[in-house]
Amino acid sequence: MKEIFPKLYYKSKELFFEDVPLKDVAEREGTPTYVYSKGALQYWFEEFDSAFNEVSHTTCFAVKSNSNIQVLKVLRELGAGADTVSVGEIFRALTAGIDPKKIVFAGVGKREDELTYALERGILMVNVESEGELLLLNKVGEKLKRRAPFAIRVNPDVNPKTHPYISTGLKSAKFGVTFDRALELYKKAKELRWLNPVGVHFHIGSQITDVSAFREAAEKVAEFVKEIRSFGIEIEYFDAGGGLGINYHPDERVVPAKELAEEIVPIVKELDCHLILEPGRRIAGNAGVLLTRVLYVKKREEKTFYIVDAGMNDLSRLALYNAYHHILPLEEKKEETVVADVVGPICETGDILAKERELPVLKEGDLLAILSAGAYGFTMASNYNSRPRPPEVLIDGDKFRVIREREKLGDLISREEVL
Ligand SMILES: Cc1ncc(COP(=O)(O)O)c(C=O)c1O
Ligand SMILES: N[C@@H](CCCC[NH3+])C(=O)O
Repeated sequence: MKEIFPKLYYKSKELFFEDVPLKDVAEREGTPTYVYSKGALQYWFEEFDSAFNEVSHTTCFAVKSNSNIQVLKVLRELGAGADTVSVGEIFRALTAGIDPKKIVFAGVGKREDELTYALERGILMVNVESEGELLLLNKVGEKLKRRAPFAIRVNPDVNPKTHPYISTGLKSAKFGVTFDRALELYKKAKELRWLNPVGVHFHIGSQITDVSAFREAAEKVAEFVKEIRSFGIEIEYFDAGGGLGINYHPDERVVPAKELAEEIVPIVKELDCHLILEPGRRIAGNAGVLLTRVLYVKKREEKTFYIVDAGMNDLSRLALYNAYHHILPLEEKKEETVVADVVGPICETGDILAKERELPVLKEGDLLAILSAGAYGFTMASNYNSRPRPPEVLIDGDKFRVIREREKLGDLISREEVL
């Protein structure tokens, strides 16, 4: 047995997720298909959550990374809450049975109807990102005759050293407000009857593998909490956001969640706050793969193209961030390799799943797994080129089931005026 990631391994030359050969899934459900492993979700959730056991905390899974209801249910059963950024995500989290008191709601552009929905459902807190939003939240509270629990999202201005498109905690980013502004907002909120300050929030970015940035941010925010407490503003929840990175290559080091905990836990202990964490990618990323089939092998002079049936509409991270996703054949191949581009069927030159990658020699019909696709995979899939989105499958031990059906052609036009 050759382990690639927890629960993902080769046995007798076949790639397994838990006890299921992935070939069986591809043959029964077709390709492209997203496949998640319950065991891997549990593994990653527990690795993360248990690292913070020293303090009272809630791990609010970032629904944007994987919003499938059955995935959310698996995590709920382990005690997860939800970090949400839209009414749609709150709806999904509630549908999965997640306790509203474990739901936080972030986002720079919340509409009034979204704040109303959140407040009516009794979520834990709204993570407010601007003065305008704070005033609107007060208005919504007044309408509903409910004090709105909120945190201000502060922007601690630290560099998480990740991809610029997913750095959120720098002053230049649209997210949150500066400490000075946040102080003014908490003071202002004291005068507004329908607001209830319960927490402080920050989130510095995603796919972070240098945990020192978390400490830098947490220390700054802790100082800020002390400052606002001196004005009589009581803060119970210290929401440190998500962002812990994963290894996209099997040989890359996995940063243990414990290392993150070592940076944050002492700070939270001193403040005597309840810690909220919002990991997404860390829990779902390596708990999912995207299965695809080689449609054609095209050779042009020196270049080999493997044309597969998954494209940038199914997995957009590669085109968006030039991201690396490891690709493995479902049936282990001989040693012989070739340098090839793996490309999808979309009419865009950027529809590349792997660029100049050393891969085994493949033939038409071969099945592949694109790894680390459990987070920001299906949730960012689209119908571009009028392609129905792939199904989602959940493996549990030696069984698997479809937890979201493959879209049908009719789904593509079901909301349009036809004829
Ligand atoms: C506010 C907030 N919380 C949590 C997350 C989850 O991030 P990640 O999947 O990197 O843990 C994000 C996305 O970056 C976010 O914007
Ligand atoms: N979608 C991004 C992460 C964005 C994080 C959301 N705040 C990715 O795939 O890496």
